[in-house]
Amino acid sequence: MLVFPNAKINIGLNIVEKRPDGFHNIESCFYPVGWSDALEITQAEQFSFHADGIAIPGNASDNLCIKAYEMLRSDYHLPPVKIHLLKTVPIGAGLGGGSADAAFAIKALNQLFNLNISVGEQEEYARRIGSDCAFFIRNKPMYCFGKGDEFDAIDINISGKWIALVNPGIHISTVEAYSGVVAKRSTGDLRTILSGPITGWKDHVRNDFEATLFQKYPLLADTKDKLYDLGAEYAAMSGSGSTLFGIFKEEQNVKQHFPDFRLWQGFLR
Ligand SMILES: C[C@](O)(CO)[C@H](O)COP(=O)(O)OP(=O)(O)OC[C@H]1O[C@@H](n2ccc(N)nc2=O)[C@H](O)[C@@H]1O
Ligand SMILES: Nc1ncnc2c1ncn2[C@@H]1O[C@H](COP(=O)(O)OP(=O)(O)OP(=O)(O)O)[C@@H](O)[C@H]1O
Repeated sequence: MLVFPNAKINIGLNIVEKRPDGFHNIESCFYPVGWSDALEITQAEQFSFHADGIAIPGNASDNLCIKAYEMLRSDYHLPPVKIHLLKTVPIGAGLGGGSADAAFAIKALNQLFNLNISVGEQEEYARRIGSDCAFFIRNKPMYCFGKGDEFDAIDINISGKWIALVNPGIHISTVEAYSGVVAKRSTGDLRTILSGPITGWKDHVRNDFEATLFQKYPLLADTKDKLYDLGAEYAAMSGSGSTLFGIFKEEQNVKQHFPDFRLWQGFLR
């Protein structure tokens, strides 16, 4: 079975409170975008994992796809599988790439072996892997709260817009990013703001990671400014960075300004 784990962006990210378990409660709109890895899982004589494309730091045996397989295998009789991952979504980039791979592995294994795991249960498994992971089970624009793994519907419509993603090539670990922020209660309701016109977002929809990370990596602030200069109706950093995104009314010629970018219209299911 071949699946294409896609990235997400965070449109707004309020870090509202530090939790007793060391994590943070956040409020964010998670939005799927079309930059994707490719993940193939097939039944095999013996288990194997192979990754191509962008190098993934750490041991191959710690890959989140393997974690997803082992987790399901502890509850279900799964045969050995061959897993092949083609990695193209940047790592440490605020795009949730590793989480998407794990969530899509859960969905693929469920389908491949007719495990009949409900969507809610798949989300439960995904939560055990990471805070971002559960979102990719439904993979639809959502208002996310708690650790980022609890969901509510959101009324957001940017389906006719163009989303440009710019990855400046800086690797930012999620732990590093959270360690630099001081949580604070949000002043307005993100859902209400995002349901309004995009022209009202610039001054009210913030990403709380930006202040510290923009100071540490000025290139990130410059890139965001450039997206606005190019005519973005809204621009921000996604998640814990380092990817910036701009939402444009019309397709822009961002290519000549940024060496590495992706551009989509709307979101891909
Ligand atoms: C920044 C975001 O990408 C926004 O969507 C996510 O909050 C990060 O989610 P993630 O990469 O799945 O993170 P996890 O693997 O669950 O956690 C990695 C580390 O990030 C910190 N962490 C993560 C999520 C959260 N709500 N609060 C945190 O403080 C914790 O130090 C944790 O040990
Ligand atoms: N399939 C995978 N893809 C990417 N990283 C993986 C994968 N499996 C395990 N990892 C580990 O996760 C680490 C990346 O985690 P991190 O949360 O910083 O980045 P990410 O998964 O790309 O998500 P984000 O976009 O939220 O930063 C890597 O350094 C790597 O060791």
